[in-house]
Amino acid sequence: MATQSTVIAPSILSADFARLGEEVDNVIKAGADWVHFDVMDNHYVPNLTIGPMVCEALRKHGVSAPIDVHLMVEPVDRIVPDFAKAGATTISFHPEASAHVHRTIQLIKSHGCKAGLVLNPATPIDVLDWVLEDLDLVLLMSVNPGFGGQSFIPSALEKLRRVRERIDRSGREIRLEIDGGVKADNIGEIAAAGADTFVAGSAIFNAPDYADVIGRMKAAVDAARK
Ligand SMILES: O=C(CO)[C@@H](O)[C@H](O)COP(=O)(O)O
Repeated sequence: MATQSTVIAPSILSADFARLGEEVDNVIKAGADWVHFDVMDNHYVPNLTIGPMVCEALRKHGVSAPIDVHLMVEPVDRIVPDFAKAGATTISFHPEASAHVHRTIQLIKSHGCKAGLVLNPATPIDVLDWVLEDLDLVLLMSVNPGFGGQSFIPSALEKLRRVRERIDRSGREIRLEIDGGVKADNIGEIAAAGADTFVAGSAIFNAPDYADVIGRMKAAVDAARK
């Protein structure tokens, strides 16, 4: 089972973009560990969001928490240096969007960032063959990428168990992140299936009290990981 610390990473896709700096300050103050930064290009996914300039603006605003960039863009490589320069901590990408997955992982690391690979709900886990040990993070999507507020796809639990087993077998410190439909009332079973890093957008930003919902999420994860 995971030995990595628990990370709650609010997805700013569900934040009020007109007050983004303040929203990020508020979730960090409320106990969030990372900022999850969803980048969509209206090509790889049918939505359009934010780019490196916004990441840089958050750093200039004073955000010092790790920024977890999830690239839903194709192609991947040409935007990697811009995000590294803008202050990204981790950069994750989809294997379907890169012609050379191993090369993209090395590119991310050569720019001083941690590298993650993202698996869509229908992407088989054997895409991790030959690259798992190069990764800092595996992100399993529990919704199809593109939008916040969707329901958790239950088959992600079995996928988490299988990837957890592979990570544990590798003996490496690789984070196992889950993204999509994560709520205070299902995060316990998601943690029990092996996730240590939890992205939640609507469950946090639509709640009236960020500290309350993040606190309940952490308590449920702690109970499940005991
Ligand atoms: O990457 C994505 C969607 O593509 C996610 O990060 C969502 O933004 C998560 O939102 P919720 O399902 O938690 O509302």
